[in-house]
This record gives sequence, structure tokens and C-alpha cells, in this order.
Amino acid sequence: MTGSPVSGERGRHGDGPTTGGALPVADSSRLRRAAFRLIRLDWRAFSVMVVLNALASAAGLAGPWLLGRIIDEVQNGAGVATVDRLALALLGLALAQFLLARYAGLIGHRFGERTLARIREEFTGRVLALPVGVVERAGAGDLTTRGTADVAAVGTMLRGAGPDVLIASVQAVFVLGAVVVLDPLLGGCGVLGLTGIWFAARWYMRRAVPAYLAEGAANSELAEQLAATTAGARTVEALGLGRRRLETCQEAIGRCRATRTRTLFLRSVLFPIVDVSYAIPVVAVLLVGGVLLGQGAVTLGTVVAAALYLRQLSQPLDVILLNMERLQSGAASFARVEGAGLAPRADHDAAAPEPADDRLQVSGVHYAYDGGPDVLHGVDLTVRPGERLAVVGPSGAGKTTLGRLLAGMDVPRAGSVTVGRVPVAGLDPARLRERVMLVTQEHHVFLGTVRDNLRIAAPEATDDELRTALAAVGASWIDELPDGLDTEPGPGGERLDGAQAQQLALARVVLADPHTLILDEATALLDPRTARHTERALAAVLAGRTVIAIAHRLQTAHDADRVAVLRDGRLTELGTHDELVTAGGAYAALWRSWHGGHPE
Ligand SMILES: Nc1ncnc2c1ncn2[C@@H]1O[C@H](COP(=O)(O)OP(=O)(O)OP(=O)(O)O)[C@@H](O)[C@H]1O
Repeated sequence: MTGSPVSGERGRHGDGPTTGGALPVADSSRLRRAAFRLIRLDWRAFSVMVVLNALASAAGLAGPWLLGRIIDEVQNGAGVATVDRLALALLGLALAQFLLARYAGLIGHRFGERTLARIREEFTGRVLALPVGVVERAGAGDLTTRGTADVAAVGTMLRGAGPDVLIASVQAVFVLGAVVVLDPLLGGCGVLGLTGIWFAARWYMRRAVPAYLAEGAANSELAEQLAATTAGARTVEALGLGRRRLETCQEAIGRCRATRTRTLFLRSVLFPIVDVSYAIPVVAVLLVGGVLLGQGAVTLGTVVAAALYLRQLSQPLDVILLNMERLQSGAASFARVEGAGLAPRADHDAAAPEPADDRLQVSGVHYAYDGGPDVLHGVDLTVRPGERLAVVGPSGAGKTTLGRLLAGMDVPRAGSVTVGRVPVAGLDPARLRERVMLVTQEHHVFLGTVRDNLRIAAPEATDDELRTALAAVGASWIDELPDGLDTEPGPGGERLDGAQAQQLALARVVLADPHTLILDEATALLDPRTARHTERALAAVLAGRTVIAIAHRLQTAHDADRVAVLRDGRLTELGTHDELVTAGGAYAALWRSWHGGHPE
């Protein structure tokens, strides 16, 4: 009944590693395996739920059978006492069915909640295990949608549609089985009479999913057009665009109407067919039963019971049909939630040996983004402990990419990046942080206090250590904040500007105390005076440590111990500033043209 779980979902279809940034989506077979695994993890509750449902369905079957018995007994001249006994049994079994179904529902909901909690936890674990590069390329929107709307849709499926369809399916199987047991020929008639519903449901489902997706898209488009017109009302008025906007909105309304008419048409075909189809098996059983009754092959009670059973079948079938779409969209969401586990995982090796020293070694490194062309072509570079290396080159040369590889955020396609002969990307985050850290100009201020923000880098640090780190990067503004380290930056609280956020990030670096620091435009947001102050403070804190600066100002290159020049993903020059200027290559030309405007 669930159909293809990936029909019409928003993400990329298929299985396996991601391309083009989007996270993968699990295919049907992987989804089935995931569902069985979740059931196995809570198989006791699941089995109890199924058994109780089966018992409730069995108790429900007694009704028509007992009614048939009453008819037969009355026909055979039985007394009131017999009929009373049978009627009492009818009542008792109806009560048993009610209680069993309720208890099964309770266990089913508990199973659903536990499974949903498991799915949420697994999703969080999987997302946390994703390499930073994959998270960045997937985008916040995709991950957020999977973690919220998709998990919520799976929850709705587990709480509602899933158990309802399971219960209804068990009921339907029992009811059909009862008719077959009662009389195989009448049972066969009933099953044949139901084939119409099967074909109608298939016809509907094939068309309903794309039709409802089109309706949703048309609704979104209309909402967007209306919102854009409202937001830009002044511009629309000023430029006399009213007529054009009206036409655009009318077109959107037209598309909305067309898609709604389409879904209405589908429903208007399905529901009458289904209603008529419910009557067909009953009519078939009554006709064939009448003939058999004439031949004395069955009793009147059997025919009545069979007809009542088939009439009773409409209730579970209705539940199944009504929930098919919810199951489809729930399964599509489940495919997206499970898909997060198919993305390449950060390959941290807890058993990775301790790096022998702090020497960074880049050997024959090639790197390509998401299966695209190589953007680094066989880069070899050794960074000596304690040295200051500036990486320069034109835009797009691969400086940032090299910085990310050195910081272990991405893994080379070929070749290796090691620290003390251990692959950098294999070190777990805590050990990596002690060795290498990348500081870029994107500085996130996390929810929580300034203290929380700083302790991310050093969970054990005391307030004094936090203040010392802030002082080291020149963040004297902390003393002016009303609540000091307890201040909660962010919306509704104290707002930190870009430079302050950057200083907070730099203070985190001071606290993490890495041996090697990779600066990618780390001080670019600060005004020149603050930048100089921060750089001076950093220089004092990081004295004797390795600094790899991705330099956009040639002054940084001039002050470095060595300069590496990247061009089109290749390391073209490497040496001290003086050596490179003397060599008269591209760096020398760059230096001369820059130096012309910035005399020493
Ligand atoms: N996320 C990405 N996906 C695909 N290609 C990328 C991605 N990031 C960078 N590239 C490509 O990789 C190449 C190297 O980019 P990179 O950002 O490393 O260069 P850069 O020297 O740091 O440039 P800039 O000085 O402009 O920051 C460029 O061709 C760029 O288009």
C-alpha cells in the first residue's frame, strides 16, 4: 500500500553518495530494510500489537456468524433461551473486541512514539557524523526540512496512518478469511467482487501523487506572487505595474484552479467507484447464495453471515484507501530522513595513532568538489612546525580548498594530508582541535551566553581563563556588557557586531590552543585599527606556533617565513619573500605592482 516511497519527494532520488550538494534519499529496498530494522528493535510491542489486533478482529467476526446462527436456529424452531444465549455471546464478543482494539491502539501508539524517538535520535547522530563539507554543501534548508517537517510527517505516519492501516489490513484479511471459511464458493464471489476496488485504487494512486504535488506547487506559486505584489506595492504603483501584476496573479490563480479541478476530478471518479464496488461483492454473494440455497447447498444463515461480512469489509477498506496518500507522503519523508545516513560519513578513526609531531605534510593532493573536475592538481607541500607560511594566488586558485584540506574538513581525492604522519581528516574533532584549526571570516555566535560560546573550545576553562583569552584578542568590550560572561548575544539580547563575533571566534582559538592555525581572511572584517590590534595579540599568543595564512594582502606574505603561490590548483612557487622576488616569477610581478602603490 505504501507504493514507491520516493515518488515526488523534494530531494534527489536514488541511493548512495551525494552529488551536487543535495543529501541522498533512500530507495525503496533500503527503506524496507530500515522499517524492518525499526520493528526488530521493538519487536515485542509490535508483536503484541499485531496479536491483539488479530484477536480484536477475530472477536469482531463473531457478530455476523452469530447472527447467521440465530437465523438458522429460529428457522429450525429453537426457543427464546437459545436466541438469548447467542445474543448474549454477541454482546460479550463485541465488548471484547472493543477492549482488545483499544489496548492494541495504546500499545501501537507507544510503539509509534518509541520508534519516532529512535528515528529522531538516529537522524541527529547521522547529521552530527556528516563531514563539515557535506553539511555546508547540503545547505541549511535541506537539513532543517529533513529534521523538522520530514520527521514530523514520519511521526504522523507512525501515530496515525501506519497503525490505522495495519489494524484495517488485519481486519480485512480476517473478514475475507471468515467468508472463505464459511463457504469457499461465496468467499470466491466476494474476492472477485472486490477486484474493482483494487483497479480503481491503482488508477487513482498513479495519478493522485503528481496531481497533489502540482496542486501544492501551484498554491505556493500563487502565495509567492501575492506576497511579492504586496511587498512591492509601492514599486508596483510607482512604475504603473498594476496591470502586469494582476495578469501574473490571474495566471497563477488559473493554474491553481486547474490543478484543483484535476484533484477534484480524481476524487469524483474514485469515491463513487469505491462506493459501488463495496456493493458488488454483497450483491454477488446474495445472488450466488440464493442459487445455492435453492439447491440446499447452504443455509440461509450462512448466506446472511457472508453478506454481512462483506458489508463489514467496507469499513477497513475505507480506512486503507483514505490513508494511502498519508502513507505515501510519510514514506517519502522517511526516505529523506533515512537518506541522511547514506551521505559519506566523517571518517574519524578513534584508534588512529597519536601524531608523531606537528609537521604538516601535503603529498600529491588532488581534490574535486562533488565529482567535478579537479581544483587541486598534485600539490606537494611541507609546513615546518613553528613557521609562518603565506598562501597567495589569484581568485579561484584553490587557496581556500587547500586550507580546508589542511584543517581536515575535506578529504583529498588522491594523495594525503597528514600531521605527524597521521591523516588529518582521520583525527576525531577533539584531537584535531588540539593540532590544527581553521579560522575563516564566517563567525557563528551560538545560542547561549558568551561563556557557553567560549567553552565550546575548552569545556573545562575557568572564567579567568576565558577573560584572559578575550583580552588576548583585544575584546575589551566584554567589560562593558551588562552581564559580562553571562551576556546572551543574539536576537532579543545584546547584539554583537561582525568584528566582535570574529574576536569571540579568535578567543575560542586561543582557548583551544592548537599547534597550527590556518587563517583564511581571519581579520578581514575588523577595521584596520582593531585588525592590527588583534593580529598583534594573536602574534603574541601564537608565537612559536605554525601559522598558515591565506593571504589577501601582500603585506602578510612579506612578513611570512615562506610564501606558497597557487595558480590554477598548482603550487607554482615556494620560498621566502626575498627568494621569490629575486626569482622574478609571478609573485615578483605581483609584488612589484602592489609595492608600487604601497612603498615600504
Ligand atoms: N563548494 C564548491 N563547490 C564546487 N566548486 C567549488 C566550491 N568551492 C570552490 N570551488 C571551486 O574550486 C576552485 C578553487 O576555489 P577556492 O575557493 O579554493 O579558491 P581561492 O583561491 O580560495 O579563491 P578566492 O581567493 O576567491 O577565495 C574554484 O574554481 C572554485 O570555483
